[in-house]
Amino acid sequence: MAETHEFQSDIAKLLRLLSQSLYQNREVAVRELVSNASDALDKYRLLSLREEDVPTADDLQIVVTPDAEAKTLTIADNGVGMTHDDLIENLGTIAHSGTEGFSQGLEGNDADSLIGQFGVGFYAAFMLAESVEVRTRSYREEGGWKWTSAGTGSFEIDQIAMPEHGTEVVLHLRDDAKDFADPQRVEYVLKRYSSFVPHPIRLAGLSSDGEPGETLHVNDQPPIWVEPKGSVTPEQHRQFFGYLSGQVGANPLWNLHLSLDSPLEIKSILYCPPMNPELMGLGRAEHGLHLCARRVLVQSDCDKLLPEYLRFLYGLVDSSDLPLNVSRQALQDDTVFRKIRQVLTGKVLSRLSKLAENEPKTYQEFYEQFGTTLREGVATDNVNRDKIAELLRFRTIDAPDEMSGLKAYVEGMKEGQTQIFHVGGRDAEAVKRRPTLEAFTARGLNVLLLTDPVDEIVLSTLDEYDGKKFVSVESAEADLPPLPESDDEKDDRPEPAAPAGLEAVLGLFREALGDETEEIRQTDKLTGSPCRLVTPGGGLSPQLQSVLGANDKNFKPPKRILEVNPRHPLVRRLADLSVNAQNGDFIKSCGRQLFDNALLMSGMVPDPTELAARAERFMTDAAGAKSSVIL
Ligand SMILES: Nc1ncnc2c1ncn2[C@@H]1O[C@H](COP(=O)(O)OP(=O)(O)OP(=O)(O)O)[C@@H](O)[C@H]1O
Repeated sequence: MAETHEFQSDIAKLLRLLSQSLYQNREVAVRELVSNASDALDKYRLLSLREEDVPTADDLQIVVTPDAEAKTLTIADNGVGMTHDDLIENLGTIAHSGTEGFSQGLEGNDADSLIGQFGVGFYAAFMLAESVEVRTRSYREEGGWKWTSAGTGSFEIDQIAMPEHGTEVVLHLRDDAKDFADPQRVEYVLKRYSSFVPHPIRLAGLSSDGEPGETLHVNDQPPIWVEPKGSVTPEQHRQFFGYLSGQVGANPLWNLHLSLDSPLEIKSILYCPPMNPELMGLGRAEHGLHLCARRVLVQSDCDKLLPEYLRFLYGLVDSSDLPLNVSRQALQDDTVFRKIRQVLTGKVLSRLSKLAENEPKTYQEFYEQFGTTLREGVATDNVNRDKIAELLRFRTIDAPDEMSGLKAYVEGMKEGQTQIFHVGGRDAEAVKRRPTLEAFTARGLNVLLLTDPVDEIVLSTLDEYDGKKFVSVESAEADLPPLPESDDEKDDRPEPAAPAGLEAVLGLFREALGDETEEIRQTDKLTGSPCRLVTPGGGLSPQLQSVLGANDKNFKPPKRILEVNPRHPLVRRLADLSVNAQNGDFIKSCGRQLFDNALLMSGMVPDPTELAARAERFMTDAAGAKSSVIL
């Protein structure tokens, strides 16, 4: 005789809401039922291991049977099953019931947010079914039970014969959910949500070549992330990487296989692909990680599990601490989720630092591909900024073909050097010829060669490393140690120009250049060049200025300081000539030309018409001063 039971009042409300859920949410019903079946198998496996009188079962599996004729979808397992009382307890009440949020969700009459916020579990079946039949036999009993409900206020329980322990959930599909009786549709849903379920899922009704009528093993991907690290072969990694990334056959550059028990239980494998599609102009990497809770996929392409600057990684994260069925938004707000993200980020950065230390060649390869993405983290991740700084790599003017880290730079710093110097440019040889570099090369100081203007922004965000400030060689703030004493060249250096003459020259330069410079002054930092341009403290370097200028037509480069070398033969000669007022215009022209030369050498473009006309005048004068007489 069938017994009738009333649902707890909240469940009746919940069922009404679920039946109104949006079409695209319905797939989660299959996921929930498969996940319950998988849990029941897990429980059985554990019991058979622990209790002598529970026979071992080596054929634990989930069988999903869509039946278009009968308009049903059945999810069956040979797990623990349920007794009569289990049925009343488990499928008649609800764990969240009575909690404030749950009641509010029910009152709000919004099925989607409810599905999002709470694990709707078994009751999700009513998103697809007009009535549900659960046939079950507990591993502890001989007979079985049938639970049926049309999703209204009550359910019925009746005794039945079941040959084996386990549960079959039969969904009598609603008219608008008939597609769930189509094996192809169900296969898609199972592959999408349940490929990582740790028990075999067989789909009755489709063969491996898509022919109807046979049984297909749907989740053929072994859960290698739960295996001990050492037992996963490179080939398995390759396959798993191919599965996750779609880059079938490619080898990941490196992987990170994690198994943590604290502060959270996390099992994870992450892969770095061999190439960065963003460098090939293929747009931003939009994929994310697969997130599983107890091997059940909670969310694929979860792009919030790692910070943006690690967006290139593929992988899967499995944690038993996560709530299984919550919406994207609710999940991301979950404290466990945030903790996972934090732990994962830290582990990835440590993995990279080990890679840099132990496999420098692979690290270099990695950095060439993903360095540009990684360095975004300096600006966006305050917490890990110092760790990311350690991972940055730069070319230097001493070793332009190698990439070295800031640590190595600091270790190679000269005595008395207090700052880390950098210069923008691609070609180390051309950069070294710039007048601004003279003072640095004369002192044997190494300089970071920033090949990309963004690097300068990265360094200015960091501001300092190991207590040493980053300073552009073009900056007036550059603090240079004294020239090496033993340098013979010091004694050979020519005398500076007479102070009075030099002042006159600087005065004429100031007149000529008007307000185009911030200041014009002498310097003793130059050796071979007559002058150089430096940026006042904290100013933008010329490289960065040209980038900004290219992007913004209204950008006005800030004024710079023209520093003049009083020992240079030209400057000394001009100082001598300055006593005669008639030479004033010539000296001013020289000032303009020197300024334009300095601009050119620092990558800026002065007015070409004026520059060419002036150079022609100089040549005409110089040619006029020459004699055609052959002596
Ligand atoms: N296939 C099954 N075999 C055995 N027991 C089951 C099965 N499906 C459901 N149950 C029992 O019913 C209970 C309620 O299931 P339901 O899916 O509503 O919630 P849950 O699985 O406990 O939570 P959640 O789905 O949020 O993780 C389960 O805890 C389990 O005891």
